[in-house]
Amino acid sequence: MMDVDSFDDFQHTIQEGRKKAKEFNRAILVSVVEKIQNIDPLLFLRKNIESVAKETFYWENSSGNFQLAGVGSEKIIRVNPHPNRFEHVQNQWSEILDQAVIDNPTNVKGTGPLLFGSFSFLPNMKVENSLWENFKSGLFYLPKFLVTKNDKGTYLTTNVFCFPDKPCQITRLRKERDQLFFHNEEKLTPLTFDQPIIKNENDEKWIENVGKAVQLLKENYIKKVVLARELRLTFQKERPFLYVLNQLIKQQNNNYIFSISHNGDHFLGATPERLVRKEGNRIFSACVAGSAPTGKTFQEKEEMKRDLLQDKKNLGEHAFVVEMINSVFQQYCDHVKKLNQPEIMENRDILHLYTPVEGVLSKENTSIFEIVEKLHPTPAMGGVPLGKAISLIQELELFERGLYASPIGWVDHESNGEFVVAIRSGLLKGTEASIFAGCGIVKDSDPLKEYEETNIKFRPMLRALGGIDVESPK
Ligand SMILES: C=C(O[C@H]1C=CC=C(C(=O)O)[C@@H]1O)C(=O)O
Repeated sequence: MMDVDSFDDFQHTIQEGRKKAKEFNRAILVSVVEKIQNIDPLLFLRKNIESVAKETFYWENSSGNFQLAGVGSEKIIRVNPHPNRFEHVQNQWSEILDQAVIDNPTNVKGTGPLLFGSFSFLPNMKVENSLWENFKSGLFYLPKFLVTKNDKGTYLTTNVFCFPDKPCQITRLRKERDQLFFHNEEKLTPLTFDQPIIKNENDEKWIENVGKAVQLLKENYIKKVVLARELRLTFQKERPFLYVLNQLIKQQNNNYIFSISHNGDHFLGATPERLVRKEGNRIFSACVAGSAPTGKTFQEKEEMKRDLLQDKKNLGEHAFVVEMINSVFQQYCDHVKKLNQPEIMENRDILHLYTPVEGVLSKENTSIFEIVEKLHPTPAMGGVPLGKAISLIQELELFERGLYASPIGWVDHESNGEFVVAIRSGLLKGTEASIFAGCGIVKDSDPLKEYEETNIKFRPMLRALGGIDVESPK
């Protein structure tokens, strides 16, 4: 419960917001941050998803030492379906922050006003009667309540708008805030489920289409294209999304875990691929492309790693990504640091070629959205040249990408933030789930092998949904 002193501070900050709202005759954001007892952000979501709001998000970085959990939306920014969508979100964010009253004694990144959300893969999506009718071209939340957890502690941010002509319901807000933490010691109960029915009737057509792409690659029409598949799962009983999210957290170490929920649909995943992290004037990206299965024994694994590091086809696929990300960094940074040779990134089901890139921004106030715009989609998601690759994706893929392979992430009020690429992901919609996986096609690609590679890339979501290696309830 909030003590009397901190409540007085809270009240005082909100009154300041109200005064400003009257003075400027517009809505003013008030954001209050407090350090709280350590709690599990996932339990925080679970407790409040019913009582506060179904609008939630979750984020965990790949080291597992930074989490965000948001409930409720004080503001939703809908991404517009136009090419200027990145700038549009940035402008709305700047407008929200303009004159905001921020009481943040912690100075911890990822606390205070923060926007979390996703752009769709392409701006111009078909949304009517589509899988993505709820998310449309993407959306961003300014949460009402945000829990931020790092190595040093746990923090709660409360965001509220004050209006010139309406009193702010401080007492109600206080009550809501105090109720957030009741029963937070509860554990997520393990559940038993039916095996999903998996629909994959498009597989042969997909393999045929990869063959068509290989033909075009051989004719030098294009250098690389990334083609993806959807797998549709049906359950007898709806899979609770927090259970699936918890499975991903437990099963996918070294990956970013993300989820965003809207109107009862949940988009979530465990991705190895950072698009960009911004901390002050430094930016970091990761080129992740080129894959091989992991071996079963230690020796097998070592052999697979050695082979992948020398495999010409995979090195070629990877090089396109490095070239593109490096050129964006050269454009925005004074100093760029990157390895000359890729390393191996090892995940539970798959190995990747991996080249980290970092740089110091020439202009510190560069918006993270501008960098996201320049980087998305990298040749790990689109292809080379991009225009032709996008046309081929639209022609040869058998589903609408929506938020799959799109930039998803957060930005705080000091312009720190991080976006990843939403792969190894799925959309939960009632008793159905759609999961997605793609792979880079180059002229030496074998369609059947690429098909096998997508099957491996489905495994993280499939396992979390109980489609393979179902964990016995503990
Ligand atoms: C498009 C996906 O993976 C990309 C990321 C890493 C490696 C890739 C590859 O080796 O083909 C893909 O470019 C996916 O997992 O859905």
